[in-house]
Amino acid sequence: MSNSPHERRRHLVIIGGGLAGLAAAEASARWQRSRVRQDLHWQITLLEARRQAGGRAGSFFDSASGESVDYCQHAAMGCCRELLALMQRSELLDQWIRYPELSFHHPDFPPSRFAASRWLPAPLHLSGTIGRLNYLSGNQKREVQKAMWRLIRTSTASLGDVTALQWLSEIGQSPATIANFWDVILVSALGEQTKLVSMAAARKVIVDGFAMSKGASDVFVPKVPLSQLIGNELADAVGKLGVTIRCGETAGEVRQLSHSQSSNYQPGSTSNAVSEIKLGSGEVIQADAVISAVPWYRVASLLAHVSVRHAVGDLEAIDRMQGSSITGIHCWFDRPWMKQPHAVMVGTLTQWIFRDPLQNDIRESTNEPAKGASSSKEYYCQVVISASHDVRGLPKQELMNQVLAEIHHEFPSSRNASLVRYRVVTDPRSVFSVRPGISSSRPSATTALPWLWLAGDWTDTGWPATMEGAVISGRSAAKGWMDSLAISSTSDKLAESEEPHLELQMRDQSPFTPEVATKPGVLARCLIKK
Ligand SMILES: Cc1cc2nc3c(=O)[nH]c(=O)nc-3n(C[C@H](O)[C@H](O)[C@H](O)COP(=O)(O)OP(=O)(O)OC[C@H]3O[C@@H](n4cnc5c(N)ncnc54)[C@H](O)[C@@H]3O)c2cc1C
Repeated sequence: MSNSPHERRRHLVIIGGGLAGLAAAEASARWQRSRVRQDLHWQITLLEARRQAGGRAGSFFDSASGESVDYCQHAAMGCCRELLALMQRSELLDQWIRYPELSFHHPDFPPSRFAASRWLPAPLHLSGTIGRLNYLSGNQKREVQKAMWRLIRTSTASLGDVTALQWLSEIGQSPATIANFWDVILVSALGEQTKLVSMAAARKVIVDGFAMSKGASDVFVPKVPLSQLIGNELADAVGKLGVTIRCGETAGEVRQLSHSQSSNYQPGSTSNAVSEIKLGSGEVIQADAVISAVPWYRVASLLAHVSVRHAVGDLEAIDRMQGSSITGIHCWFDRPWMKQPHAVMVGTLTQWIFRDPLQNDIRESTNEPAKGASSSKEYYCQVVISASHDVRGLPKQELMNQVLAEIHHEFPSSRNASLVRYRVVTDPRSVFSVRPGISSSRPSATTALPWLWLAGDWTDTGWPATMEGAVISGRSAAKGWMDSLAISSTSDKLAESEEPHLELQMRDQSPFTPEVATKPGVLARCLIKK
């Protein structure tokens, strides 16, 4: 299998430059660089159809301000370990701001602080968080406690066929508790309405997410636009590992070459390539291994060729996966009014408000523009509405008027600020809709072809559509490629030791202790404890 000087370099082609494709490229290149096998020097190419990598985690150019603005605010949580580890390995973790607390705002109550304890071990660190949500009545807090208790003792497998609304109603959660607590958490975390979303996915967020370890519920927000963080800086870091990133290259069909179709064919075992990919430009690329990292609604056309399509389970079922929309309302005001970096809104159309994370020049005591700020300066904030199916039908001005009225009610200081302009951005397929039974349509990274793997947030990662799910999927596909070369066991060890141990390096992260968490009611009781 050694490469003679005259032999063609073997070629891994990754199609799709979102987080899944970038994570696959990073892992493949890093494992290759560990040089367990001296003769392993594949060429790695990443093809991205758009002008910049990043996919859905991207930005648009706002010509009025001359700045890049994210299509929609992206936030991660402390439990997104693979994403944060990728950022750390790429020396980009300092481009995120970590917030250990949130504030919840209900129109009829003063704001409630949501912060896990910094001193108690997981899951006791969540002590008191629910108890401090002052807009929940005593009964509602007890209902939440009961549901938490049940959820911890219920296996994910037994929840796969039921919606969150069905399960919560069956166990006696009142409509008010569902609206005030469960909707708030689940809709923004899963991007789908409680009446549609799978309870198994909800359990993942609540139990694995919030309760997994100290710091798991902390929120991470990028300091810079996603086009800079992912499209430039992460892509550059991946490029420095030796990956060739070709943006503006749309892959057409992937097809298997006929000589490689014999049953005892080993990928990379001959100097002839296994497959070819025709690009939109007409160029044909030969590949010995391919990772598809395109969204679920592109995979059927990418893998439609007769030599390939049989290898990927039910392509039609993948194509039929439904999307769910998220709406970002980008607002520019003439003066700052929001002191806190973000707010979770309860009982309103507005679900989250994020201020420009670097706009820290607001004077504490007044609502005047900060010293030195020019009077023409605009102050940006973004309203996020997840699962925005209903909102999409509203005229934009009507939507903006309602959101502005909610902001004025909750933040009286905002009434002194004028809205200079706004822009509503909705992606109808922001995320796939995590409905009951969807897991049967989510394939693993492995396909029936020994040279083809799948990545993308929609593959079987166990996560809803998130940056974390995308990174996990990319790494699984890269691992499939590595395993196919029969080097996994040794290089895995090296790869692990190369990877920084996020838990040790991140403040206040102690590992989840399953024995404690699974003791009936322990988590539920600490969530409710005042
Ligand atoms: C509005 C919105 C808000 C979100 N908020 C959050 C959040 O707060 N937190 C969070 O964790 N997640 C959030 N997400 C989800 C997150 O963005 C996605 O889960 C993640 O970015 C998906 O990455 P991916 O690589 O799997 O897919 P994508 O990002 O879709 O990347 C796929 C790439 O493949 C490329 N491609 C497609 N076809 C071809 C082809 N034929 N040839 C070459 N390239 C091709 C596409 O151009 C794209 O760049 C949000 C998503 C949206 C849209």
